[in-house]
Parts: sequence; C-alpha cells; structure tokens
Amino acid sequence: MVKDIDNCSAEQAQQRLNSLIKPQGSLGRLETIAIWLAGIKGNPVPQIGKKVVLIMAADHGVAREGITAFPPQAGNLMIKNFLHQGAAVNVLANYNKTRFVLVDVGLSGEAVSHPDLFVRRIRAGTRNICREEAMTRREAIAALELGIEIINKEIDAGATIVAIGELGIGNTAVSSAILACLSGRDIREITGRGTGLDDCALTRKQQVIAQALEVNRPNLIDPVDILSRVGGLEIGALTGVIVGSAARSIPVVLDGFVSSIAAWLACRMNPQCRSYLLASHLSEEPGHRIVLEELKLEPLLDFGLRIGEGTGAVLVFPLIESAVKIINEMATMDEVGIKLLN
Ligand SMILES: Cc1cc2ncn([C@H]3O[C@H](COP(=O)(O)O)[C@@H](O)[C@H]3O)c2cc1C
Ligand SMILES: O=C(O)c1cccnc1
Repeated sequence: MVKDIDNCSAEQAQQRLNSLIKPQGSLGRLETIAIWLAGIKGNPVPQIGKKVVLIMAADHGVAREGITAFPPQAGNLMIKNFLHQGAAVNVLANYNKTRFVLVDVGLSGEAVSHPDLFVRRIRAGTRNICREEAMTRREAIAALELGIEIINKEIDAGATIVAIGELGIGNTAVSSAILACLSGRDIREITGRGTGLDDCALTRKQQVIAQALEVNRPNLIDPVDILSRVGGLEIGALTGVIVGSAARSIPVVLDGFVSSIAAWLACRMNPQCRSYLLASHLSEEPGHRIVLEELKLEPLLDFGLRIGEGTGAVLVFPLIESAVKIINEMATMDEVGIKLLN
C-alpha cells in the first residue's frame, strides 16, 4: 500500500513560500522541490534527514554480444573500485555526506568479500537475452523482494531520502529492451551508445535488442514478465527499492536512464509510486527523455551525464538541501515589512 501524498502540507508549503521575502515563485524549482518534499513528509517545513545512495550491481549475459564498450569483467573490477572509494559516485557521496550502500544482486565471477558490500546474489548474472529469457519469474520476484528488504533495512536504520544507482555492464541495452516493451517505440529511437559505442556497434546493439524481443516476446502488460524475460537483476532490485520506499513514504531520487526504467516498472506495478520520485538529471541516453516524459517528471539538471552509478542523483542532494533551507529559514514579507504594490 502506498499512501497518497499529503496535499494539505504541500498547500501550506506553497503558502509559506509565497509569504517569504521574495517575488512569488522567484526561486523556481527550489520551490517545487520544497513543496514536493512537504507533501511526502506531511510537514510544510520538511527536513531532509539522513541521505543514502543505494547501488545495485549485476551482470548481464547479453554483454558478451558486443553491445558495450567495456568487457563484462569490468563489473567485478568496478565493485572493488567502489569499495576503495574510487568511483565517481564515491567521491560525490563522500562530498555530500551520503551513506553508500552497495549490493551484489547478481554479479558473476568470484564474489568479493568486504564489510561494506552486501553479497545477495540471486543468480550469477542473467542469461543472454538474445537467446533465452534473462531469468525465471521466480528470480525476478526475488530481485524485487530483495530491493524491498534492503530499503526497509535502511529506513529502519534512519534513512529519510534515497538516491538510487546501478552497476551492470550491458544494462543500457537491457534498459532499452525494457523501454521498447513499455513504450512500443522503435528500437532505433531508444537505443544509445551507453559507455561509448561507435556507429557500427550501435547498430549491432539495436539488432541484439530486436532479437531479444523476438526470442522472448514479453507479455507487454505484465512488468514482472518484461523484467524476467529481457530485464536485469539490478533493475529488478531497484524497482523493489522504489516500491518499498514509496510504501514507507520515503522520497526517491532517480539517477539516469537505467534507474528511471526501474521507476517506470515500479509505477506500472503501483502508479502511486510516481509522487515519491524526483528526476535528478537528463542522461545522454536517448531513451531517458521518453521515460521521464511518460512519468511526467522534469529533470533538475541537463549536465551531459552518461555514467549511472547514482552520480546524478547524489549530485542534486545539495539542491534538495538548499530547498529545505529556504523554506525553513527565510524571513517573511511581514517580518521585513515589505508589501506588494497592490
Ligand atoms: C568503468 C565503468 C564505470 C561505470 N560506472 C557506471 N557505469 C555504467 O555503464 C554500464 C552501462 O553501460 P553499457 O550498457 O554501455 O555497458 C553500467 O555498468 C553503468 O553503471 C560504468 C561502466 C564502466 C565500464
Ligand atoms: O543514464 C544512465 O543510466 C547510464 C548511461 C550510460 C551508462 N550507464 C548508465
């Protein structure tokens, strides 16, 4: 069950913003962020509290088909890099005082043992979707449930806002395959270069996605079927994180294309999730704009990011914190004694 947002608190936040010492609406998106958070928190002067970035990592069988710029082994190496604080998202999370949570939901190769890594493999990578289904329906449900379990633990430990991110070599292809199912759009329109493909490899990626859809024929009205046939374990887990967050009235900051695909799946499962989402930025992946338009989410930044990992989501925490400061700390027109002319 997902609660409706508290329109009364959102309305009071709007009134308070209008009473502050500034021309009405002049703080633009800072105002809409404050109103969004007020509605979720049921408090016209909300606080941000404890920030968490949650990264789900998994491998994809389809990464062997020449559809990514990096070898499949890059996934495991990146996990070690995360644990050494060397990834882009580590730098941003440390700078923004954000707790970093990393979960191996389905990497292949030797599992890394580290106190900061949750190893919860549902399977050792998905199967190659251009030959067979990515995973069983049971595994897809396990990924969703794992996401719900992890976010519940984090909320129980005090998390009050969550940024989501992923690592999965080949997962932009998988996200485009899911998007083709959800949107019915032409594959050429929604397939991008991911980590950096040339024209020839991009064409190959489009062919592989077309083949995956042809071989698997997902049931387009069933998000779990789409996830299990052409999806990924990290995407399933992130979908669970979103559903679980919304169920506990915790706001979710989306990252790029891949995390937004998880958001669309979550909204297909429960449309009320939508109110709890904030789109941090517009990725260079062409499918991202289509997802955000469908979800009626306006990205805060258009920064040319195309990395994933949760980077864009963590990057906007200072904007959200600024919005919270504004609504809590600015003086009002009355306090200063300034009035509108008429
Ligand atoms: C070194 C490295 C760091 C990354 N950080 C995020 N991704 C991102 O790129 C991958 C998706 O792009 P594609 O579909 O083209 O493989 C995912 O792992 C995503 O998290 C990375 C990828 C690599 C190689
Ligand atoms: O927008 C994304 O999520 C993205 C883009 C490129 C590579 N990995 C992720």
